[in-house]
Order: sequence, then C-alpha cells, then structure tokens
Amino acid sequence: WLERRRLPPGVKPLPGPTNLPFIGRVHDVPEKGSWIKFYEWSKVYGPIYQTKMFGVTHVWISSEKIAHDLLSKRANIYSDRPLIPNLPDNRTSGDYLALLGRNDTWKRQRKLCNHLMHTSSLASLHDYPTLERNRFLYLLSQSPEDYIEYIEQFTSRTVSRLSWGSAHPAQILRHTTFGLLETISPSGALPNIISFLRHLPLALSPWQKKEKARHDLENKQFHSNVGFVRRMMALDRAEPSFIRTFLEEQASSLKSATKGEEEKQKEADEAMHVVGLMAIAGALTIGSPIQSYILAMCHYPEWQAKLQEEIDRELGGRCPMWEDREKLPLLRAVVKEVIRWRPAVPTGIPHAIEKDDVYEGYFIPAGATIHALEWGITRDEQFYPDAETFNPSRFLLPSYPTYREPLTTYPNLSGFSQFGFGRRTCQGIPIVEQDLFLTMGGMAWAFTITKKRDPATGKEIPVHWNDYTPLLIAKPCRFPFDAIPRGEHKMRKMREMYDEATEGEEAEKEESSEERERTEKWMEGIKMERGEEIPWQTAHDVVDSGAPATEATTGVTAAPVTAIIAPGTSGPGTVVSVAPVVNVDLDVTVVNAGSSGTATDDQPQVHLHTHTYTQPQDQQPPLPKLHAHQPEVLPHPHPHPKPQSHPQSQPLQLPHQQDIPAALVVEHQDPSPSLSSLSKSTSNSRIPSRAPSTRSVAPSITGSATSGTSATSGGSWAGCSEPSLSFRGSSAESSDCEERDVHHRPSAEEDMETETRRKRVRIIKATSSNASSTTIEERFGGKDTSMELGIGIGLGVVDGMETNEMVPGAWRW
Ligand code: HEM
Repeated sequence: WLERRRLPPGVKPLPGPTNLPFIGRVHDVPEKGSWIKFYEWSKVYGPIYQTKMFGVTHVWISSEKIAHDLLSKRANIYSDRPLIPNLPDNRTSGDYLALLGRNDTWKRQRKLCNHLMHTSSLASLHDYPTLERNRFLYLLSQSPEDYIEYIEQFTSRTVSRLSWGSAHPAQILRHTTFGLLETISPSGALPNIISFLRHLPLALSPWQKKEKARHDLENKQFHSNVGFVRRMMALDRAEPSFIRTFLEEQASSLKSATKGEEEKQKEADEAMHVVGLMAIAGALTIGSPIQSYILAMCHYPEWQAKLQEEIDRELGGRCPMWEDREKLPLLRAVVKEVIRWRPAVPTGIPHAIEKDDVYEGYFIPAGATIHALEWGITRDEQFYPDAETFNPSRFLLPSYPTYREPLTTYPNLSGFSQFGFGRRTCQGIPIVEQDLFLTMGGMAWAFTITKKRDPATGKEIPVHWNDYTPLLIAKPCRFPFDAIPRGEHKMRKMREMYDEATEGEEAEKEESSEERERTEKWMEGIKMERGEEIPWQTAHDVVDSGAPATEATTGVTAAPVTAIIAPGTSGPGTVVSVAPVVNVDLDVTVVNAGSSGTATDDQPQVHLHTHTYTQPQDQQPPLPKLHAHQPEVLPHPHPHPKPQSHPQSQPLQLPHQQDIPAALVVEHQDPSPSLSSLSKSTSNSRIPSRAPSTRSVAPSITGSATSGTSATSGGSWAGCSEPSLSFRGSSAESSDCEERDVHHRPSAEEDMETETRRKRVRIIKATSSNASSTTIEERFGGKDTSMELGIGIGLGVVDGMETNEMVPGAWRW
C-alpha cells in the first residue's frame, strides 16, 4: 500500500508473486538451485519482475537487453551495491572492492584494479597459468577422483602468483575465501535472510564471531604477503606480481615523491586490499567452469571428440598454449559455452538502485536490490535456442544469433553477460580467459573424460545433470568420472611438463630456505616469537548466561554450560566456537583462586602451559596435511592411494574430575610425531626467473573527490534459502552436496594423528559451579603471557553432562 502511494501517476508496480506480510516469498525459495526458482518465476511474471523478502524489494532481470538498459545505460543510478547484513560494513570498509558501494573508495580501487590487471595481461600473466596448468594435468592423471582438490590448487596457486609472485599463500587463501563466500551468500549465513539478526551484538552473534576470526586470519595473510614481496624486492628476487607492480610504480612515481610516508603507507594498504580482493575473486570463481567442463564432457562425449580433433589437427600433438588461441576457435567456443550452460554466478552479483526509476511504465523503487539473473539470461531462447543443450556451435555457425566473425578472435569472453553489467563489470576476464583456455584445452589434449563404469556390472555410473552447490558461486557437486590419458606419449609428456613446472620449487628450497621456513611457519600458524598472534585462534567465546542454544544445524557449537571460561562470567552460559585449534599443545595447572591478576577471590586462576612452541620444529605435534596428495616419484602411471572418508567429528570422552577445585582443566597429552613431514607443501614454490613486468605510469590511486553519495540500500543481499553456517571445507564444492571433506582426506595414520591432536586439548568440568577463570597464563619459552582460553575448541558442559563438539562449524583441514 505504501509503495503504491509512492507510484507516480500512470506508473505500475512491477509484476511478481503475491507477497505474504513481512516474509514476502522467502518460503518459496529452495535451498539449492534458488536461481531455478527465480527463473521459473520469470516464465510466469516476465523478464523483469519483483519479489519481496523481509521488506526488501528484489528485482529479477532475465533478459540481457533489460539488464543493459538499466545496469549499463542508467549506470549512474544502478551501480551501487546492497548492504550485506552479515557483513554490514561491506559498502564502506574498502576491504572488498567488489562489494563496495558506489563511492570514492570504490572508484579509486576499481581504477587501480583495472590498471594492475591490464599491466599483467600485457605480459601474458607472466605465464603463471601455463605453469600451473602443467602441474595440474599431471596431478589429475594420478588421481582423477581428487579433481576438486587439484582444480582448486590450480586456481588459487595461479592467482597467488599473480597477486604476490608466489604460490605460498594459496592454501590459506582458499580457506579464507571460502569463508568469505559463506559470509556473503544468502544461503551461507542466517542474517543474510533474516536481516535484523545483524543487529545482535558481537558477543551474541555466532555469525559475527566467525566472520571476525576469518577476517583476522585473512588480514594477517595479506600483510604477510605484502611483507614477503617487499623482502623479495629488497633482495632483487621478487617475481612479477600485482603488488610488485604497485610498489615499483609507487617508488618510481614523481607524484609519490611529494607524498609523506603516512600517505604512501595508506596507498599501500589500499593496494593490499585491492590485490587481496583480486586474489579472492580468482580463487573462488574459476574452479566452477573447470569442473563444469568435466561434467559437460561426461554428458557430451561428441564435443570432446571434436575438440580433440581440432587440437590434434592444429597443433600436431602438442598441448595448447595461450599463443595458439587464434587457431582454436572451437576450444574458445567450448570455454564460452561451458560458462553459458552452467553459469558460475547464476544469480549474478546484485546491484542496488539509488533513486526511484521507471522502466517501460514500471516503477523500480530506490534501495531495491537488482539481480541480473545470469541463469535466466543464458536461457533466453531468442539468443540461445535449445538453451538446455550444451552446444558450442552456437558461437561458430552463422545460423545462430550469437555467431560473430572473425573466428580468429571470436568467440571470446569480453562483454559476455556472465561477467556483469555497466560500471560493475568483472575485472578478471583476462585471467578467466587464459585459465580456462589452458585447462580445458589441456584436459582435452591429455585425457578422454568418460563416465565411470561399475567394475562389478560394467554399467556406467550415472552422473548428475545439474546438481550444484547453493552459494553465490555455484559449483557442480562431486561426481564420478574417468580421465583416461590419451596414450603413453602424452603421459610421458605430462610428467615432463610437471617436472618443468615444479623445478623452480626445488630451486627455491635450496636458495631461499630461510624465507621458505618463515612462510611455512606463518602458514602453519606457528607462533615464532612472543607477541605474534596465532592466526586462527580467535575462536572460542563464551556468551554470558541464558542465551538460548544455537541450533546444531548452524554448525556452531552452542550449549548451555555451568562452568564458564571467560573473563568475569559465572553461572550458566553458552559456549560458542568457530575455529579449530590445530597446533596448540596445552597443559593447564590450576592454581589458587584469586591468586593474581584480575581474578577475584572466588575466581580461580588457571595457568596454561604450551609445549608446542618451545620444541624444535621437528618435534612439534603435527598439523593437518594441507595437501591431499603430492606425487614424489615418477611411476607411470603410478597407483594412487584411494581416498579415505574423512572421519566426522566424534565426541571426545571427557574424564569427569570431580575433585578438581577449579573451573576447568586442559589436559595435556604427548605430542604427536613430526611436523616436518606434514608441512611439505606444494605451495612452496618460486618459478624460475622470468621477465619483469612492464613498468608503466604511476598508479593513480588518489582518485577524485567527486560524488559518490549513495542512497542507503537497506536491502538484504538477496533473499533465499536455508542457512548453512559452517565453513565446511576449503571449497564451495564441499559445501552442500556432501559431508565428505575432499580437501583433506586423511589416511588411517593421519586420522590417528588428527584424533591425538584433537584430544590434546581437553576441558574438563570441575565441580565449582560459580567458578570462572579470568586469565589464562600461557607460557612461551619460560615467559608467561596472558591469553584468553578458548582457542578454537567448542566445548561445553551441560548440567554435569559433558558435551564437547569438535568445532563442526570451523574450517576442516
Ligand atoms: C569464471 C570466473 C568469473 C566470473 C564468472 C566472474 C563474474 C563476475 C560478476 C558476475 C561480477 C559482478 C558484475 C556486476 O556486478 O555487474 C564480477 C565482479 C568482479 N570480478 Fe569477476 N568473475 C570471475 C573471475 C574474476 C577474477 C579471476 C577476478 C580477478 C581479478 C575478478 C574480479 C572481479 C572484480 C574486481 C569485480 C568487481 C567489480 C566491481 O564491483 O566494480 N573476477 N565478476
């Protein structure tokens, strides 16, 4: 009614389903495949319609023309971003360029991003995608069932090199990035659907706590990465990277010379975030079409045969290189068709409108969230006849509306609707184009991908058609397939390519062991010196009494407890945990209540001794393996270990020590075997030197101070689906299709190690019900430092019954 009152004369509201009070149509939207529901509605209500969800107007556009008319042609009012309730400073903070509102920070950052991308693509992305593709193909040949792991390694290592000149940060990047995807996805966090939950104070919001832990780790990583590049530059050994380009240009710019140190540092901090966002975008998205390619080849073997024919004919048996792109139009058409057939961002990344607008007589209110529904746009029969069929011909034959000449250039991904519209279009197309050309071309050259056959019956094992993960960036759920190498020769060649690609890694180990050690230790979260943080230990929190338990389905442990381990609290409360302890070996001695520090007379003081940090590295307890599989020798082809299912978190049996007069005890167990065997990471690599990146104009990140005042977009990010809060694994793939942890599939031996490691930290309820510890002393190298307990293990004691939950909501390694 209110909205109708706002309607100018002669203007109609957009069509759409009838909304229920307050919730609108939220109940209609399924958890998985929400985009299919939005597309179905477009069949009923037209190519532009609206829905309401919790008071926010969402406009859904399923026509490329309408998306252009609004988002491109009227970009001055359609280029804002909506507020993300679970990341409420997304529009202003400057941490994530892609999520910023239309303000000066966004303009400045976009300009810098564009410049860095352009500079790097002029240098053909320094061959990083080729190098990583070569590594990827051989790994895939060794265990195709680990394809998701290897694809994610490929995307994150490539973009890490591009961003910081090293693949070191790739693993952590994967984890923090997946966490961010959950934070911002409508189906990833409850406040994105029930937006008033964002007003909960930090202490009461498991979502904010989790995001804070993730953000802290990410921030530390970004600072470390820039520090690494600076150190390498000082030694004249920095590989080309976005950050190196920025720092070099900043150092040589005349404009910069007039600036003070503080201003330069501010610019460098901003560049750190811009590059961080580019890395995030690259690590998240590109894996989706690579996986969809494999899915497509399972369903359309005839296109695989045609592709192989083109590659063999044009390249005479050689693996495609980026320089071959003019000769391989079918390969480019396959790349484009995969993205059309299974869009990586099927709901699009929403824009927000800043002023009331009228389109074709329909009213679009200021503040509405505008979705270019990529799934719908790619199913517009006018442009994509028989849209459900995978058909690269649509870009190669003049009879199709999407055909374009010359075929030496087209098809390509520039201007493709799948990369957005107007002033917010994707900045990463050069990376996407090269990554996909090389991986899809490489796979077609190397393997014949087929559906797997059941060894017992000989029958094909069915492969799903369209079962995708539900987050903002959708990936096909895991499916079985075979990747059969196309002959001995190709197998040998793959091994050679792998050796060449990883040669630099060995060289680096020799020449830069100190740097490597530093980075490895940082990656492992090991505290090197007093005063440094352990990145992922921010997690365990205690929420003061009375708060209702959060449902287990949220993936966050929350249980009423009678013994509380937090400053100044006592009595029943709720324990919330969001991240794992992975490398802490704790030993607690309970000392007298109120003995020192801030403890009051009736509050026992607990001393925590860590053993981990005082031991030589090779005696430290193990961390989980960061890599599922790394071939060491050249068996050809060698049998690969069968992955084992990851044990689900099992409740630990806590000894009940009634006679301990304190709030809690953390029980120490012997350290487990050597860390070093687990820390050999494929991330440690530095490729052999290559030409430095082109120097060009000084980066202009000072920007202008014009405009940018945007209407508040009070809307939620999007409205749909069930919450699923946990960081379930490193990859979106693992998020909702299955419980299996594909990223780390430990052997039985590792399982035991993991279990030992987990058991090392135990918290035992004591009888004293009003006890609460205020300070935990942590001992490093004989010196005591203060630290809050609760480092990432979710554990609560419910009325004398011990419960403990091994952080189901935290990252699994
Ligand atoms: C298959 C891979 C990718 C797909 C499908 C994709 C798609 C998209 C889409 C749909 C948008 C939103 C456009 C809009 O709001 O209208 C976007 C934005 C963006 N993408 Fe990508 N992207 C991909 C890879 C990358 C990569 C590798 C980078 C690395 C630099 C990147 C950087 C960005 C940036 C910086 C933005 C934000 C632009 C802005 O808000 O001003 N993307 N992308």
